[in-house]
Amino acid sequence: MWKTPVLIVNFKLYKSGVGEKALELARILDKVSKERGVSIIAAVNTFDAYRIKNEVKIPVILQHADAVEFGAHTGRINVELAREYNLDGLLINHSERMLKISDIDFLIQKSKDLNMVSVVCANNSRVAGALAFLEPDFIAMEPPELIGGNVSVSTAKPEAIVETIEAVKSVRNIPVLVGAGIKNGKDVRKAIELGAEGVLVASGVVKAKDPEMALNDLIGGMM
Ligand SMILES: O=C[C@H](O)COP(=O)(O)O
Repeated sequence: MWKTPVLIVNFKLYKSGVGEKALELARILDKVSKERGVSIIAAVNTFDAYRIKNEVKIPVILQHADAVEFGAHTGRINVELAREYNLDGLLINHSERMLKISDIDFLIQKSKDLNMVSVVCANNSRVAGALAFLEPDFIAMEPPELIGGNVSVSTAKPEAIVETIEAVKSVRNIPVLVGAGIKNGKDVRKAIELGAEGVLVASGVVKAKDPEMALNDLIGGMM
């Protein structure tokens, strides 16, 4: 399991987060993680995952996997295959790739069986509390309307962070991450002060002119 606080960078399908650019970005994450002694995790697309995993030391996770076993499934990817390629874990149920509850349960349990880390996303505190019963390794709460914007969850919805932590911890002691609109160290610090054990960030790093500078700024809020 990763040392908290953690910074997960979701490369999404941004042009600056795929192919050669993804590898370049993953190397920057790796360098900054080593220099600053902070847990940084790369959440990458399936095409790039294997190559990136072989080039960096930081954990590399998939942005999504399907709740299927090996077999007659076309255009799908399962947790076992991610394990065979030495990936470290999965994002599950991101707002941009929502799943039904039985699939979320399947993916969490399969990750446990294969010693992979599960990071399950929730769009609000109630869903986060409900998902805690499924015992993922991390729960990441992100209000969908703030994703990709310039106003962070820490600024716009501090109460949602507090409510999420209360809802999750009343069920089980699972670390809570928050995300959406987080762009700088101030946003991160506020989230951590409210009780979050890390953040999930995408555009603030992946679309930044200088991702290394952006990462260092974000990390400043974790110290
Ligand atoms: O997975 C990451 C989140 O959806 C946050 O995205 P964002 O940092 O661009 O708001």
